[in-house]
Amino acid sequence: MTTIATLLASTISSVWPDAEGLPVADEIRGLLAVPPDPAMGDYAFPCFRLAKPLRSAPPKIAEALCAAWKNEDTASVQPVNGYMNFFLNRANFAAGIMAELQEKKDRFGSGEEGKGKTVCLDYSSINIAKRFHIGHLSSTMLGHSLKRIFDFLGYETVGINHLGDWGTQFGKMVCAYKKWGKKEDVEERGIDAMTELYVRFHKEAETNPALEDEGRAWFKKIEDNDPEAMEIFRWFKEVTLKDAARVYDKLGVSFDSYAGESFYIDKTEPVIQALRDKNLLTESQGAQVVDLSEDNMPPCLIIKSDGTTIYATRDLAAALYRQNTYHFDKCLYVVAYQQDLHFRQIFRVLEKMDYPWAKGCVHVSFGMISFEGEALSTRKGNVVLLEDLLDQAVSKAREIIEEKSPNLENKDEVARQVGIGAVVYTDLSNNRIKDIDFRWDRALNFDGESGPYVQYTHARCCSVLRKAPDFSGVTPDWSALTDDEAQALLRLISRFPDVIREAAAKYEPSMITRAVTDIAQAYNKYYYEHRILDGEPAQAAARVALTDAAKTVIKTGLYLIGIEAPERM
Ligand SMILES: NC(=[NH2+])NCCC[C@H](N)C(=O)O
Repeated sequence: MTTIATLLASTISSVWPDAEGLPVADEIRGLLAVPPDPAMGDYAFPCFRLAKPLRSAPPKIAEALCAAWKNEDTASVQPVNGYMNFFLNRANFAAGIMAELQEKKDRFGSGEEGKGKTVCLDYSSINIAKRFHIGHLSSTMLGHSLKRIFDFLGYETVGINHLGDWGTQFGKMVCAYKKWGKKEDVEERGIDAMTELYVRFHKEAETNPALEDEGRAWFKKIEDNDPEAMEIFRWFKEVTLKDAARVYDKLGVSFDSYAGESFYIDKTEPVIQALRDKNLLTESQGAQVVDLSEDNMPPCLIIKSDGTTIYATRDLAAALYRQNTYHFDKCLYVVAYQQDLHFRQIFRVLEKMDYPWAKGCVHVSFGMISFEGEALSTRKGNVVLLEDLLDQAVSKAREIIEEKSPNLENKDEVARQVGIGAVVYTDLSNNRIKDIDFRWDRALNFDGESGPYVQYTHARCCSVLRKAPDFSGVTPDWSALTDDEAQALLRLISRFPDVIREAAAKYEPSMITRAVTDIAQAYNKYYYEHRILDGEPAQAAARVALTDAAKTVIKTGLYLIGIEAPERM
């Protein structure tokens, strides 16, 4: 498609060298369509876009372009009703893609366009003393996937877990621990014990209001770096992170930095000073705010009337720190859409501060996950804990594998890959802004659009390749790949590099999920219609090479969305 777009762009400019406002290759690539009826060609270019700049009728333009088209090695062309229809030279098309794949292998689709540019990704960003629940999954996996995608395109990436580790609630928790807590209990039950202390604090505070003051006093001690308070607080943090590490391990996710809110406490002063210097701070009921009424937003609170900073102040400090430390071109905040206003305010304040890099800050927002039709809310008590969900997925996958492949060697390992893959696939299968309803039967359906289905196709390719004889001395006959099924598969593979770039541009890993699913389906169709290993060696070699190509691209695609690809299932 890229080749056709480039050739067409040069054909257009050779026919009308002086015309202005004509589309360039990039736009042409977007305009090229796949006709619903294959008899109309493999691709069609609608000439309507050229009508205005050329002041001519589309059918005439199509005719002129077809007459000027030279590259019959790539495709022959035909003008039909204002469309320029392309009929690929199928064998050449296959040869071209296969050559590229054999050269690039698992780097097929990668690029250098990000060289010298840095992308910071703020994702997962969990809160201390709270359990990892399923709602955190999207942030974690979207961020992890985007990081891999940008890495693949040559960017420098920095993964940041912006921990929620600051706030008066931690004073209350320390206070409750001092009153009622037991060291062994927290050590043993971790976050559950901390949560119970917190709940008890609030219960008792209802009848004993003085408790609130005590909680505040403990927070003040944390702020003042009091050794006892800090030791308990740090320990709570450690326990939480140890818990989270188990989940991150299961998901295969890691971070370059855990600098969270508390890291910025001593870095808010320069931001406040800068806001003051730029005359952006105004007083409102004793608090300091940045007025955003011109932007139709409520004011951004910077300093509360009691003199303390808030979440937003720390986010401003974090943005500055990240720019000064990493010199990012983009800073992505992978956070649920509920924080939409917060980020619009922060980004606007940074713009008002005249930081040119502010426009590189992006809120990558996403919808909610519900579970078997039920919304997840902490209050109703039906929080599905991510770790339980992952463990259940693995044991369910284990059962299915036991039934389907009783003789498989490393069943536990494969069950882990498949179970986790099923959950991750579900999370990254729709546009991120759409809400997700997680259903077991869908996530683990080996025949539907699912992680296991794509993984199974990968394992199928591997199995074909294991059975194939050694074709290393054989020159493949690419004319064996001119049938409709092979061509459909090749076309999807040829689009894969574009899909990765689109996914990066839109911060939308689901486009890659879609692409690997389509490729898996196309391969399976091919597999059922053709006998891959039979017949002439040169032809079999071509079909085996296509299988290898499908395997490679599926594996890369799965990797980019954070899913492993077992070789046997
Ligand atoms: N820089 C940021 N504000 N990142 C997102 C933090 C998310 C926050 N800890 C939460 O769980 O809601």
